[in-house]
Amino acid sequence: MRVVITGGGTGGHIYPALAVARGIKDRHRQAELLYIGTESGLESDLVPKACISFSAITAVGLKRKMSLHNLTVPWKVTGGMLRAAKLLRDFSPRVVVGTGGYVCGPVVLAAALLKIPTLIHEQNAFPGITNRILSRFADRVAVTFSESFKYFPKRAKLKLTGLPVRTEILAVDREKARASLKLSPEIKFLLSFGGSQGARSINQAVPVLMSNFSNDPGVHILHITGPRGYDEFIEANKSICMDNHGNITAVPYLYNMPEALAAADLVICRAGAATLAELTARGLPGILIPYPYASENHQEHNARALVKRDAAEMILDRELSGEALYEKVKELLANPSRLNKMSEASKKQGHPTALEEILDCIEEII
Ligand SMILES: CC(=O)N[C@H]1[C@@H](OP(=O)(O)OP(=O)(O)OC[C@H]2O[C@@H](n3ccc(=O)[nH]c3=O)[C@H](O)[C@@H]2O)O[C@H](CO)[C@@H](O)[C@@H]1O
Repeated sequence: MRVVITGGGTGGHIYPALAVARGIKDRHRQAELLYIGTESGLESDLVPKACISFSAITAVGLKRKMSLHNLTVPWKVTGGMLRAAKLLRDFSPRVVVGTGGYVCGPVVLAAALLKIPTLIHEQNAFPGITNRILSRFADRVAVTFSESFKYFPKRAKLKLTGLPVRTEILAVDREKARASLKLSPEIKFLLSFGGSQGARSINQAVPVLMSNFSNDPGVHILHITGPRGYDEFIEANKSICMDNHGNITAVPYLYNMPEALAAADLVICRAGAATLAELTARGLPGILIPYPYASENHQEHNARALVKRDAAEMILDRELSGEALYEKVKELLANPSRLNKMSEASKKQGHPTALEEILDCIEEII
């Protein structure tokens, strides 16, 4: 079986595509995969590293403001489609899977014209422009949040599958994780981070939390600053003891996120789709601070989808302050039954079988 996968620009589109690619290979050992992306997107680096064949086309998107660039878009999209059509004819896949980002446009459109079955996956509660357009042509649209249904045309064949999370996220045992992090059972473990890059506004709010809990033996805080914010964070908060022996720790980046999530009692974070899929897969309550500049404010839509179901609380970035965050955390820690309810609601939103369901959809359309 030959499969073309496409999607790119940022990690948010590429990681689900790689998860699907790995899933296809696990199910069908003989499957041959071709990933179509752009040279300038992160996929040109990540895909060859995952040992998947990679071909590039040109793909561009419209700029939101009027610009000369927009006049060249139809020309470039047509060029991209012709190149995509040639790649598809040469490789002759049984199915094309797209996970969003500009590059998906020409590839999925060319596949639809060539009558090759297509599935697209949408990660956010407010779908990206490319997927909204492609949903008119795709044979199946797999979505992460039921909230996104209303943005797709009535005739789109929608299926709520969730977003595949790394297998390690579910595999780590909570007791083992807590033992490895030296957390006794009665300690409340707070994990805070701002997506893979970190978040300045969260870095500015968290120190108030740290100061207030610094001598509290019942609370442990692990804060991830993001690689670029670490030095500034440490410099600005010299007065807070953050050595490895105390209950407050800050690190630039956490490679073992699955262990930290397995051990956590409450998570403070942005509302990127992968982060929320990981939180809900583990049934973790969260205080969500959506990144306000994400395209079309999609992180706030993601956060609201969980808040609506009582699985999380939200503080808007513009309303975030150290005191507001501290008050929210204090209130939740003082109310274990509320935390338990949030945890149960979060678990209900999790899709531990997302990958299997997407693979089933792919087989159906073939
Ligand atoms: C800023 C932005 O526009 N982000 C978008 C991007 O998310 P992007 O993929 O950048 O961010 P997400 O929040 O979705 O994921 C962050 C990932 O990094 C991991 N992590 C983070 C910190 C750390 O120290 N270690 C670590 O492993 C998290 O566990 C998670 O798996 O694409 C997603 C899917 O379209 C969108 O929902 C996000 O809004």
